[in-house]
Amino acid sequence: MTPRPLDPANLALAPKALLHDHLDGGLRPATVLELAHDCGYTELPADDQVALATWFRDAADSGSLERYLETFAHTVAVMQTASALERVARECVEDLAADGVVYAEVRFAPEQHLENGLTLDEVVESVLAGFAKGEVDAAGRGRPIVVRALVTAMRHAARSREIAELAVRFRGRGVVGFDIAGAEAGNPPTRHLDAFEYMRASNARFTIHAGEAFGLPSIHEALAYCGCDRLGHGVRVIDDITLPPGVTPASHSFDGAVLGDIAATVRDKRIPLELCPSSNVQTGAVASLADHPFNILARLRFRVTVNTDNRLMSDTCMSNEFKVLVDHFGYGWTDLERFTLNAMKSAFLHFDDRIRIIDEVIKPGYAVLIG
Ligand SMILES: O=c1[nH]cnc2c1ncn2[C@H]1C[C@H](O)[C@@H](CO)O1
Ligand SMILES: [Zn+2]
Repeated sequence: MTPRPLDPANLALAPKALLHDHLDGGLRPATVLELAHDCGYTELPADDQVALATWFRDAADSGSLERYLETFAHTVAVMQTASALERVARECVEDLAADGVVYAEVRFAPEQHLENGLTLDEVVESVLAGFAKGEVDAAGRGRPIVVRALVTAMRHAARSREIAELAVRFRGRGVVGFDIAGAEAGNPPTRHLDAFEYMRASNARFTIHAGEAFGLPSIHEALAYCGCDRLGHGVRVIDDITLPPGVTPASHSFDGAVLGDIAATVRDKRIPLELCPSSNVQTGAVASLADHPFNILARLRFRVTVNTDNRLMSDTCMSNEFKVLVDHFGYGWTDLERFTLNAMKSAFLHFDDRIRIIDEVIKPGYAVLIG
């Protein structure tokens, strides 16, 4: 048997698990335009789909997380009603399923969707209703997918404890965890310690955006003080690794690399890294895709996962993130399967549900591709 070619059609067929995707960063350009029209939002920077898609990608391609985040003003503005939220959530599931994603955790910040009078609970209910419809539609199209929500608090704001309580209130109804996002510099994870303590005391799971726009101190706080289950990005953990002489980011071996205490803890505890290659370049977390430490971390056996972050802003999808990694680092199907298993093992879904997807969907799917 020979392996199937690693071409776009087969990459789209490969079962994929996605842990880090923002609902307000994944709208279809056409939907942004229609929702803006419906709600009378007149600030969009372009008025046709192609120009709008280009604007988002170019504006996000800023080299700065703060400027990258400014682009969300336009998507959040058109996501202020129950019907808009439900539609965006449903389309998100459809788009992920069409791309071969079989499990996804999609995050959003309910506190950003209250401008027209929705309550926090109504925001979550609307999104969950959209996810449920999307799952039914996708199954009907022969692309079954399981989608769960992560509820995010904005790290510059002061509602994280309330949002953590919201996440726990909706546990078992489609929300599987909690996160903080937004500008990292100046807003360290320990500002939100009470929220994380509440999550831990509730036996609930959380990830923290850390080590993206700020380095090791942020990762250290997220792990040592907050006790996060996963790291959102965590890409700057590379700053705590001394590489042997003569290697490049695309080398096949990093034997002799020396890990500092933070990097060693991340690896020893199997803390999943939610790496988002394209987004990391846009925000300036890494200089270029060729310089991305994904391959170093993968070959040093960190628990790396592949993610989209914001499909609209990065003009990407899971298949494309896989392709980028294949092109730069020469991965084959068994590598892509390993990254997918890493993600599925790290999901906030219950253990038996994770095992079912691994055994019934992911392993058989890659067996066909590996040949
Ligand atoms: O990569 C990111 N880092 C920090 N914050 C982010 C990133 N991508 C999106 N966000 C913010 C902007 C969104 O409005 C918010 C909730 O999804 O999360
Ligand atoms: Zn993110």
